[in-house]
Amino acid sequence: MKINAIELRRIAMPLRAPFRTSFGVETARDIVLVRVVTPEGEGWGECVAMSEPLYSSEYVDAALDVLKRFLIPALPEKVDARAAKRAMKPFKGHRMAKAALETAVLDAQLRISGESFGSFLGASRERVPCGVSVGIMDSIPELLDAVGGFVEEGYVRIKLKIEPGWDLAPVRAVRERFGDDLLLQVDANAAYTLADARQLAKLDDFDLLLIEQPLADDDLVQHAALSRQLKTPVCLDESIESVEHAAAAITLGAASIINIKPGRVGGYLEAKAIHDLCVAHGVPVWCGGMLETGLGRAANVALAALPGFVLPGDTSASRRYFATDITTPFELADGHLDVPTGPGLGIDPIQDILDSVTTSSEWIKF
Ligand SMILES: O=C(O)CCC(=O)N[C@@H](C(=O)O)c1ccccc1
Repeated sequence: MKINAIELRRIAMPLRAPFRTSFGVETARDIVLVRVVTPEGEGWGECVAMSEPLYSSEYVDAALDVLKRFLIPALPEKVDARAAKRAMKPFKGHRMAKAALETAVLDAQLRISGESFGSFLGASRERVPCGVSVGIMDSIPELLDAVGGFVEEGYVRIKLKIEPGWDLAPVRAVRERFGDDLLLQVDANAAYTLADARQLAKLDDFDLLLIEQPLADDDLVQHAALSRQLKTPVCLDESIESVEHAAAAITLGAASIINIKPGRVGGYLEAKAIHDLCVAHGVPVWCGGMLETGLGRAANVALAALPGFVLPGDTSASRRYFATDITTPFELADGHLDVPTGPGLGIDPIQDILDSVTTSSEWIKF
């Protein structure tokens, strides 16, 4: 496939409500979209980096810079997703930027060949069960209202963000209000240390599906030590940036479940490789989220339909975060989202909505 031009479009998407995690509060998403234009069609990729390097070392301005100066110029004349991944490999890090470019190339090539993302990746289901991520709140009553609303909407799993001082009480309150059958897990975003092991072990009383990334974002060894002190399965997110990291985590016993986020690991090809490794080792995986628009959401829902994704992911409906999505909104039906079946992502940005949220656009001609 030959590329004619690439657009780097930056958009500002206000969130319906502030989203608080252990590392900060999001009120809007500042997103870079990559559009690859070829003679036979075009493709889209969404960069999941945040405005500031708080979730990981990546951030939007750096993603734009590395795409313009290094990643896009490295693409070969004739390109497909695998060739793009190979061409970007010499550059260290910047996995979210790489993922956005690789995905835009993949989307273009699949729209041209007529194959859906799900089919290309090996999806085995037509719809996926959806979990929802609930931020840290100012009070327990406010949390219970929010969880009640999501249970009402039909979400099949609740994930609570936790941090020191907001962990046992919110989990206990949700269990007491919604019972033991509710699928419930927690996400610490690296807010604890091994010294907190006894406090974290108190969560074992609440029959949680998992505790996600309790310790440092680049750690495997301490998570292995912590895993031996908890009954609740440890799941890793930030620590897993590649299939090699996933293999090391499994070997060390650092995680018994892995959250796969295509942006965090450099794209959907790497995400599929991690899925295949985990299936081979009997390690359950689920699809994480980064508050994506319908474009990134479409790709995530397709990924979440692969056989090894046996736990509900953070693949919520568009309305979880956005009053107006830049695509036809993903809407929950009986706690599930349908996997798009059209070529490529199977969904397109709605041009006037996209234009209304665009804060900058830059074209690179080939
Ligand atoms: O539903 C979603 O897309 C968000 C899921 C979620 O909680 N994402 C978390 C995370 O740490 O996994 C996050 C939030 C904000 C920024 C980065 C990551």
